[in-house]
Amino acid sequence: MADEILNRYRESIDNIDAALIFMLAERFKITKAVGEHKAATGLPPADPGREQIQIDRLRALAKSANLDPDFSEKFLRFVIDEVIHHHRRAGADG
Ligand SMILES: O=C(O)C(=O)C[C@]1(C(=O)O)C=C[C@@H](O)C=C1
Repeated sequence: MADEILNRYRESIDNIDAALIFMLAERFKITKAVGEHKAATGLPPADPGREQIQIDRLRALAKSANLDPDFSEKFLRFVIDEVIHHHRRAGADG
């Protein structure tokens, strides 16, 4: 038997997952431009000082949103590490 309640929840989950994908795509679009700029101007791929500011900010936002700050930090770390990997490739290619 179809579980209408579960189906409704899953519709919302699917919408949220789609929004996350679109937002990540926009983020990677802009970080691609950042990587090209860094490669062109000789800036290093990673900026640990900037990362710390981002982590502190997202941890505070996560707390106020009732989201686990450790999870938010792990998520940001995962995304930033991928960006740095792209930056390194852009530098090596350029
Ligand atoms: O702001 C930068 O300098 C970036 O390259 C972007 C970004 C990020 O994805 O937010 C990635 C790498 C840096 O270490 C810091 C931040």
